[in-house]
Amino acid sequence: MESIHRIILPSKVIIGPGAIKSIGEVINEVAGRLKNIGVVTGENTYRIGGRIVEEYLSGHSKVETWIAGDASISTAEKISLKARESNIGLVIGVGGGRVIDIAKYIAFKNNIDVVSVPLAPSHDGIASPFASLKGTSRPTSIYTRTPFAIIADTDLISTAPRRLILSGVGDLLGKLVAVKDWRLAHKLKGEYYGEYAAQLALLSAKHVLKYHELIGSGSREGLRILVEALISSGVAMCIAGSSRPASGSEHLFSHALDLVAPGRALHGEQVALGTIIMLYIYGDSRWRLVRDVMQRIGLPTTARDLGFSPEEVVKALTIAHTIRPERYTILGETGLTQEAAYRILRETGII
Ligand SMILES: NC(=O)C1=CN([C@@H]2O[C@H](COP(=O)(O)OP(=O)(O)OC[C@H]3O[C@@H](n4cnc5c(N)ncnc54)[C@H](OP(=O)(O)O)[C@@H]3O)[C@@H](O)[C@H]2O)C=CC1
Ligand SMILES: O=C(CO)COP(=O)(O)O
Ligand SMILES: [Zn+2]
Repeated sequence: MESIHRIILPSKVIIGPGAIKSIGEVINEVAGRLKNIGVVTGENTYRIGGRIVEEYLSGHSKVETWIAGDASISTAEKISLKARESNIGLVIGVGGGRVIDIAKYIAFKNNIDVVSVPLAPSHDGIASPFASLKGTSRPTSIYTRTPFAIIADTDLISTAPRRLILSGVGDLLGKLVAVKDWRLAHKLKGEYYGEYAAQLALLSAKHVLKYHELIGSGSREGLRILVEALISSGVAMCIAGSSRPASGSEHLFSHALDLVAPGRALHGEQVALGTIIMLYIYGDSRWRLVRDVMQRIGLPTTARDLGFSPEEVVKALTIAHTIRPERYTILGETGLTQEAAYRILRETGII
């Protein structure tokens, strides 16, 4: 069903080597009146970028830094409360997807702006207005705040381990399935479907398929292509007003793996595995192409390579449809039987 929503896009995207130096300029634009700034970062990413941001801001405002250890709603709530107590007027997320999601949530809860400073090209939450947070039982995707600005310093991002770069490719490959699921839900359930947002998300997947060698080579040109595609996929979510163009059954499978065996593999790695599975279920022959590309660049294509047992992936596949029942996908309302899951995983070479 069509509904009214506001499309709020990032106002400014500063991308390239040394982009971090623009942080002062961006902060002034958000509001020269600002007093207190909150920086959300991670244990590793503090050393890589959080500290640099602190230094750039030190003469500017009062800065408070928080380390987000996980992507749970309770962590996000705790930091939100601290931000309120400290009268924070702007929050900056400096790190991977988890940290940026927490920053977006804090901005939403405190009705303030958020600036996204990605340090890894591992996810398409860089520009999206959503925060994927872990609840008590199931993960939720919460509409929070579109980052006012994105500062993507390719010098900093290029220091990310290769695994995080490949993970970004994996997250984008998932759009091949997400868009199919979205169309299916439109046809079968009358759900709103936006062709433009769908095409934009698809473009990011096609783009990484086309440029996988360049990205896989670890070149700066490849990195730039990947970061731009990740930002663009986030814009598709802004336009759609939901994560639909970017998240379908392949993401449900990844979320299910997070429940069955938390912390074992990266988000984009799991999504890529889910993409092979769901394309196969659709009878879409591109499952082989996706698997080949993954193998060529070094993205794991088996459960074992990602550290999962066959039982764990089977379990995840059979519960995936229960993760977000309101989001109709190829898995349907009843999901897969254990026998079907085993068969599919064997036929795709995943187990
Ligand atoms: N809201 C949205 O639209 C979207 C949200 N997501 C969410 O994003 C998360 C996945 O993001 P992802 O980045 O893969 O995972 P994380 O943010 O968990 O980062 C993974 C690890 O990489 C480390 N790291 C990040 N950057 C660097 C770097 N430059 N050098 C060294 N280490 C680094 C992190 O360190 P540290 O400990 O410092 O954090 C962390 O240990 C998931 O929670 C997923 O649900 C994904 C896609 C879209
Ligand atoms: O990871 C995402 C898009 O890549 C966001 O997805 P969810 O809405 O499933 O949390
Ligand atoms: Zn994702």
